[in-house]
Amino acid sequence: MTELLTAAQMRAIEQAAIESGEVTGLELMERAGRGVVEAVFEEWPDLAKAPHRAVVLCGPGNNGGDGFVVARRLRDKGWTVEVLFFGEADKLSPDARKTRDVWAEMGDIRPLTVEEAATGKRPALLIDAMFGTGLSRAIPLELANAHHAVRKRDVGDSHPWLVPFHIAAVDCPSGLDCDSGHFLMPERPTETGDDDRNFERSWAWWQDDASRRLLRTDLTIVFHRKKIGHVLSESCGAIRVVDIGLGAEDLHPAHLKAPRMPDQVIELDFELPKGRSSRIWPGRDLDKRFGLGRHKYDHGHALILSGPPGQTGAARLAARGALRIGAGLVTLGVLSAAQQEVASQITAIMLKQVKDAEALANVLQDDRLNALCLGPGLGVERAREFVPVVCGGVEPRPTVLDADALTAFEGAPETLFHILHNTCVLTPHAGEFARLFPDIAEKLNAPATKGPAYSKVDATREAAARAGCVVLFKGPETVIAAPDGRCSINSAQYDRAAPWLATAGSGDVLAGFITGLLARGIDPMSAAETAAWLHVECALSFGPGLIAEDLPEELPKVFRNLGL
Ligand SMILES: NC(=O)C1=CN([C@@H]2O[C@H](COP(=O)(O)OP(=O)(O)OC[C@H]3O[C@@H](n4cnc5c(N)ncnc54)[C@H](O)[C@@H]3O)[C@@H](O)[C@H]2O)[C@@H](O)CC1
Ligand SMILES: [K+]
Repeated sequence: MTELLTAAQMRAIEQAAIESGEVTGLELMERAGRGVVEAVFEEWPDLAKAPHRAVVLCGPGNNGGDGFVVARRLRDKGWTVEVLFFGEADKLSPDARKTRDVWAEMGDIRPLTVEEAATGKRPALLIDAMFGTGLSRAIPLELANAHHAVRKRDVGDSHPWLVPFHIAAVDCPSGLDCDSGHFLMPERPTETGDDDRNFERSWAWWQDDASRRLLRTDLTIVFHRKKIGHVLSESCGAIRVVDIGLGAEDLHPAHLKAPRMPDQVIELDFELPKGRSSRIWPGRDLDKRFGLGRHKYDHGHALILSGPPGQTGAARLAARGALRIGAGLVTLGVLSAAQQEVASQITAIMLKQVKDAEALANVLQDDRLNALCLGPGLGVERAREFVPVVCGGVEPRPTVLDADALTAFEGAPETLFHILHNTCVLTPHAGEFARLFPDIAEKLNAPATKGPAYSKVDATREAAARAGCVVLFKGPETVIAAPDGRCSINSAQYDRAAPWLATAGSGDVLAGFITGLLARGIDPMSAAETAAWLHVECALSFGPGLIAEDLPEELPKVFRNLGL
């Protein structure tokens, strides 16, 4: 597990380190620049073998200051280095001014314009050191165009694809808001005073203009810790985190030891930072639970409700997931008309007829049923009828609400929030999220023009606070939040990319995984985190060709590899 930072937290940590006298800002900048060069050589060993040409684009802040260090270090290794600079030397911070001045004694500094960027042979390496964590609005179009112009430079008679060319971004691709992962967009033109045709034209211009600011990168070299935006974005290429010696973590309150502070955001990667013992990894709970209890009822009994005939597959997938992840017993609640269909396809899973709300209330008399799942293939009518039954009562059980159980409350989400209790887990994908939290989705989807922009972390936290329970907001990066502000991100991007996980029924299995862990007595936040992480692990372990049925079947292998 690693803690992700906001840009402000990163600045506070840096500031605290400098004020403690441990390190100077200039030393940090030197380490950052050196780290970039080392990371580039590790990523592309061929570049380390002989000197090549590099173009370094330096911006007006400390990100640009890092760029000057990179330029110097590459030159020291015999590289041909062109430095293009946007800004005024007199306005640089003292540290960036220093690195700029040292470079100025060994090489030229040309203005960062499209014309200059287009001039010369295409380099083997483009370093984007224009903006880092200090970006506050969309990058100037001229700079984005200059970045494109370097890529388009002449490669002589060869086909451009055959000539090595890599882009490395210093701290983040310029234009990315490190808190949200959004690329900051220019302000939209206003309609005032324009006739419709003019507006259409300026709107088209805006979109084109905005889209040109998305800068491609192959590698992003991040300092100290990933920022939330790195994980929420899909645009960093590969990510390498460089240690710049800010290891003393308790310099900042955000780094205080577990229990987690509500404002922390955790990445579920389970790589323990060097030199520290296991702090929090949700699997710890799982480990403990596997060692306990001898009777199947000690491992919990999950009830998963299914829907009409012909639509029972989703609930069966969830049931299989719940059983494989370790629930002692799993029962499917079926309509009598669907009983035959379900019975012919299951073995270890039990069946119970649940015709209507009254029948459900009767089934729930059995207090050994300790975790419930409603939604996959349930049908919205049945969901509307059942959700109040499962959520009501004196001691409502931990309950996962997914798919139809969420859609059923479109247009009246307040009704749902009113009956939810704090051991519920909602698992919406983007569409379901927008149905339950339309205003939050609108804020999230609006083009971001200023940093720090509203992020999926903000949206999920706000949703969890409003619903009063854990919300797991699905996507390539799944964000999980509790009403008290605890938050984590489970990424299926970068080195954990598993695009084949986007397959029919995969969400149903996830709902089943969470339900199974709830049945084992794991708290809702940990159950959601562990399930989400294992879900991606199963997909990675299986590989391409995966279908939803394979996910539960892959669990035993994943568990073995975890040493469980
Ligand atoms: N925080 C740390 O611990 C360290 C930070 N370092 C570097 O410093 C960077 C942060 O430096 P800064 O805070 O100076 O921020 P940046 O270098 O990201 O840029 C901020 C500057 O750009 C201007 N600016 C912001 N958005 C603009 C826009 N759209 N158009 C034109 N100008 C714009 C700001 O007014 C400010 O002058 C990090 O990303 C990293 O590269 C490293 O030197 C090492 C240590
Ligand atoms: K950058």
